[in-house]
Amino acid sequence: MNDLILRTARGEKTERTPVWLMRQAGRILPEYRAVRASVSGFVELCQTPELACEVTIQPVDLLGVDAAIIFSDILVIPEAMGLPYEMVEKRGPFFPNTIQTEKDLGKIRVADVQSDLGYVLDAIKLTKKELNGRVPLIGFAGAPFTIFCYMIEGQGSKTFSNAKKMFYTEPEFSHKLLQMITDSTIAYLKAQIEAGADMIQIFDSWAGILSPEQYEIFAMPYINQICDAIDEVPKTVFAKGAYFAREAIGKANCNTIGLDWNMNVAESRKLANGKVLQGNLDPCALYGSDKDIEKATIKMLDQFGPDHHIANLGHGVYPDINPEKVKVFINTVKEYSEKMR
Ligand SMILES: Cc1c2[nH]c(c1CCC(=O)O)Cc1[nH]c(c(CCC(=O)O)c1C)Cc1[nH]c(c(CCC(=O)O)c1C)Cc1[nH]c(c(C)c1CCC(=O)O)C2
Repeated sequence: MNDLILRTARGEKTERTPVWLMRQAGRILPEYRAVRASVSGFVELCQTPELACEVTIQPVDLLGVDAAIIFSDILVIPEAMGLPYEMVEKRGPFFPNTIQTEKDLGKIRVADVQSDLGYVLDAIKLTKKELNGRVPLIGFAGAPFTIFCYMIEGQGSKTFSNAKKMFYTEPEFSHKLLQMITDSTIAYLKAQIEAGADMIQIFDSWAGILSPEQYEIFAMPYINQICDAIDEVPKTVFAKGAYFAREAIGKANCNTIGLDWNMNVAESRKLANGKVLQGNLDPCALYGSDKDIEKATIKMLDQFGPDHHIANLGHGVYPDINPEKVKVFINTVKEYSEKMR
């Protein structure tokens, strides 16, 4: 078994740097689009374990990454709590019902993972069987703050100001909802691990819109609850844009800190408390020539050094990136990081 990423996440020295890409399953591969076109929509694809398994494994076969990430979405948690969503072509997620007041909390529940999210657990079990030890499988969930954003706002937003507003106007209600999301997420991640996930990542995609003070009050305590509740496998916390939270995440009970491309590597090392770092090439670098991608990747690897690093982009790969460019990134990490040792 290629367990490079697990050994690196546990802090061990390895023969080369492991590499995978956030959002590697789906988006960029024509093979994904073919499977996607065979079903009525994104939600159906997520809920069909055989197909979710197939698109999870595609990037392992086609790109040569060192880990698979289960094909699903962070939005399955609000759905399991009682807010169904649709994925609108070219626009993104849309929730017909949202949470606006304390009274609305009566309409949702803490997710019953086995009955409401059994399809993800089945997809994980099937994928583990099909991977047959080739690479580890990453499970994931959204961080409570990012899920809160979608449950209040009901769709994507540049500012998520309706969600953020609640922290100023309804702090008690906000904490109640955040706690319900956290309880659902802990049960969900534990079930993913039981089903076979070898490591987990928490995506706080909208972390960067909060002030440092708000992050401390409304985001970090819930991330800490999740990290403290899970001890079975290595944990990564990726708080996009939250450069101010690196020190707090460095103190959290997790193994790896995800960095976006705005975060300075040397500075992050100082704040990381010895933890492993993941990242952080600008996803736009993959629009460049092969030569330029190689150069940028080598520069990134030199900044991180040979140990305590999981190579990745600084956010998810963009949908219109040519898979051949992704391979240049992956192959450069594999070849150069071996020479660095
Ligand atoms: C914020 C967020 C979401 N989903 C996710 C995040 C956190 C990561 C990040 O910040 O990018 C996480 C996610 N979503 C998806 C995965 C699968 C595994 C992977 O490849 O990493 C993962 C890990 C599949 C998906 N999730 C989605 C698609 C594309 C929809 C389709 O194929 O129809 C895929 C493959 C849709 C989605 N899902 C979401 C949005 C805003 C959208 C629409 C725009 C987009 O494509 O990103 C919510």
